[in-house]
Order: sequence, then structure tokens, then C-alpha cells
Amino acid sequence: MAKVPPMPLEEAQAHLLALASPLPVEHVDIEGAIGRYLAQPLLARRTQPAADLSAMDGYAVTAGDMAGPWHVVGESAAGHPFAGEVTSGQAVQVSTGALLPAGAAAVILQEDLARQDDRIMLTGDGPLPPHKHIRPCGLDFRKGSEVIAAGSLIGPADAALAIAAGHKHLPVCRKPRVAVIDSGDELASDPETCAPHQIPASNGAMLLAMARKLPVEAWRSGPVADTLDALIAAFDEAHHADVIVTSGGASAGEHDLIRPALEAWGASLDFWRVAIKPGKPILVARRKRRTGPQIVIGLPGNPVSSFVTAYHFMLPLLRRMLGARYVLPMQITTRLGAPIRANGGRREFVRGTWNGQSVVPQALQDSGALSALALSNVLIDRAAFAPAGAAGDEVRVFLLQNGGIA
Ligand SMILES: Nc1nc2c(c(=O)[nH]1)N[C@H]1C(S)=C(S)[C@@H](COP(=O)(O)OP(=O)(O)OC[C@H]3O[C@@H](n4cnc5c(N)ncnc54)[C@H](O)[C@@H]3O)O[C@H]1N2
Ligand code: MOO
Repeated sequence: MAKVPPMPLEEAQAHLLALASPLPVEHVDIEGAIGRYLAQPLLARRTQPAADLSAMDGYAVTAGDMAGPWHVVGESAAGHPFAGEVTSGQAVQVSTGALLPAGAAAVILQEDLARQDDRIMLTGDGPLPPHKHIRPCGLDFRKGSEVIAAGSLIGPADAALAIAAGHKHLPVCRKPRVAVIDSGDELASDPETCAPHQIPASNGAMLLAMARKLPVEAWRSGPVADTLDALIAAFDEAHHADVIVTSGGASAGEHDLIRPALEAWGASLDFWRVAIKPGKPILVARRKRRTGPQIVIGLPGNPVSSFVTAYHFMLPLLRRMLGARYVLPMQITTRLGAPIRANGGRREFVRGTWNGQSVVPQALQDSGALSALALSNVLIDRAAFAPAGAAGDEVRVFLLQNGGIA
């Protein structure tokens, strides 16, 4: 297996994503759907506005009747329409959002009029074009039209739109169940009592937090010792997870037991090693269950490698299972704010800080250096053998915020 060259990132991502499909659809109330992804296109059940409305406070008059004066025959307030019809020489007082009375085709702003008892006359300008202050029926959407595309992330505006379109519930994919397992004999579960030969188990909490930015049901276990039995027991415990994410033991050392443990557990390896830095030893495996397949992503233990591979593999996989339209993180082009060194033979994701104008690479790029990772908000995408860059040069970056999805 070790002789197979590491796979290019995009090929490995495509491979992983092909293993998964969106989970079954369930219907949830709109409040509960926020932060989830719409599983099917949403069609409007009503037209909005359902009738012509006034967009301003003023007076509604007929179309050919713009000079005035007019006789005020009634009022149409929001929620209280005028029952009759407006004819030439007449006006109906209207408020913003009120139904335009039958016969009316223009609204004159109240500040452009003077009123004396039931008579109004023009003191300012009439509306130009005459329908300017009218929101026509169906301006926003019409019954039967698609208002939200399948795969959209349901945010506050989408929730409002869905309600306006006549919905109480939305179809979303079931939440993926995600088990995160820290592995390694050197890991201490209590960071306050960590011996010098130990290291606090920090990846599990980080990966859990990354997964939980998405609508998932996630938990963590471990740290699990570097033995086949302990790892198999941890996999068994995660039997109801759709996705198992391990950290550590993915590399080639004698104590790197994730691959043999997965094999012994009955999982089959899909791929191991991707041509990226950090994160090369990532692996993906699958196990068949009666209730559907389980996908295992074995992330490298180095904390930054774990983070970068979770960003490029775990989050896209979860978004695929959630039915998201955009699953892969997005890139933007920016400029270097400081020089960057020449790259080696592996595509590298250099941790950097972007201020909206330019990006500065962190000085410390060790794949164990959490201090530099925590200061970073982008990954600078450096091709294999990219030459050194100077301040002002263009670079492509992945934004870390929101899992890289704009
Ligand atoms: N001979 C080779 N050695 C290594 C190779 C290689 O190709 N040949 N690859 C290197 C690369 S690249 C990486 S990345 C690491 C990843 O190795 P593992 O996935 O086996 O990770 P571990 O050895 O278990 O741990 C590495 C490092 O990370 C710390 N760690 C592990 N788990 C956690 C955790 N949950 N929280 C915090 N820190 C954790 C661990 O203590 C180690 O320091 O392998 C290289 N070696
Ligand atoms: O690929 Mo490893 O993640 O560089 O340290």
C-alpha cells in the first residue's frame, strides 16, 4: 500500500464524496431548520404580495387623474382594506403595506399634498412613473415558483422567505451521526494533570467543534490506547455513527494502528495518503452495516494536520450527507502582504492571516503548532514546487471561517 503514490487532493475528495449520499429527508419546523440545508426545492404556496399594495403613506388615485384636486372617500390601512372603488376625482388615504383600492393606479406621497377636510391638492410632485409607489401583485414571488433551491443553507432570510411563501415546515436531511475518536498512548485526557511524556488530547475537542458547526449529532470518545483491541472496542462503540473520525496513528510507524485495526474490525480501505502538507497520511475506509455504510476518516495526529484534513475531507463529507449544494471549501484570490518561501514537492496549505486586503503567512508552519493555527484565518494554497513569492504577488487562499463556504 505504501508504494501507491499519494493522491492529488481533488481526486481524493471526489473519491470520498462518491462514497456518500444525502441522508434521508425529514420535515422540521422552520425554527429548527435554521442552519440546516434544504433537501428539496421549495415552491411558493402563495403569491407575494397577494395583491397590489401601496409602498408608501399617501393617497391612491386613478391613473389619468394626476393633477387633482381630489375628494377623499375613505381609507385603506394595513390589514383594513377599503371596500369600495376609487373613481376619477376621488382619493383613498393609504398606508404603507395597505391594499391598493380597486380602481386606483397611483399613490401620491402625503408630503406632496395638502389636505383640508376631505379635499387634497398637489403641492409637490406626482409619482413618476405613476406606478412608482406601488408594489404589484407577485413582485416578490408567485405561487408555484421556486423560492429556495435544494441544497441551500437555511439562514434567517430563507426562514422568513419560507414563511412568507406559506410554509411551516421544511424538508432537510437527517443529521449525520459523527463519532470522533482520539487515539495515542501519549494522550492525557486531563490537560491540568499532564505528565512530561504526555500531551493533552486536544484534537478530539477541535474536531468535534469543527463538526458541530454543521447540523450534526456528534460526540467524542477516547483517548484510546495504541492497541488493536482498544481501537476495535472504540469502533464497536461507534457502531451507530454514520461517520467515524479518528485522529492519530494514521502514519507508517509501528504504533500507527488505525489501518490494521480498521481491517481487523471489518472495514475496507478506500485510500491512504494524499499529496498535501500538512495531512499526508489521511485515510478513508468503509464498513458495511445492515443499516447502511459507515465511513471512517483517519486523520493524522499532528494537530494542524488533523485540522487541515478535517477542513478538506470531514466537513465536505458531512455537507454531502446533509444535502448541501456547496460541499467543497471555496477559494478567493488575494495578495501577499509579506514574502513567502519557495514550496517543496507537496502542495502545501500555509497558515496565514488575511485582513481583507492581503495575507501574511505565519512564521511557524510546524504541523504541531497550534499557536500559529489559532492566529490564522486562511490557508494559503501553495502548489508543489511553487517559487518564493514577494509582497504584492497574487495567491489563492481558502477562508477558514464557516468551513470555507461563503
Ligand atoms: N516514517 C514516517 N513517519 C511519518 C510520516 C511518514 O510518512 N513516514 N508521516 C509524518 C506525517 S506527514 C504526519 S502528519 C504524522 C502523522 O502521524 P500519525 O497520524 O500516525 O499521528 P501520531 O503519530 O499518532 O501523532 C503525531 C503527533 O500528533 C500528536 N497527537 C496525536 N493525537 C493527538 C491528539 N488527539 N491531540 C493532540 N495531539 C495529538 C502526537 O502526540 C504526535 O506528536 O506522521 C509523520 N511521521
Ligand atoms: O503531512 Mo504531515 O501532516 O506534514 O505533518
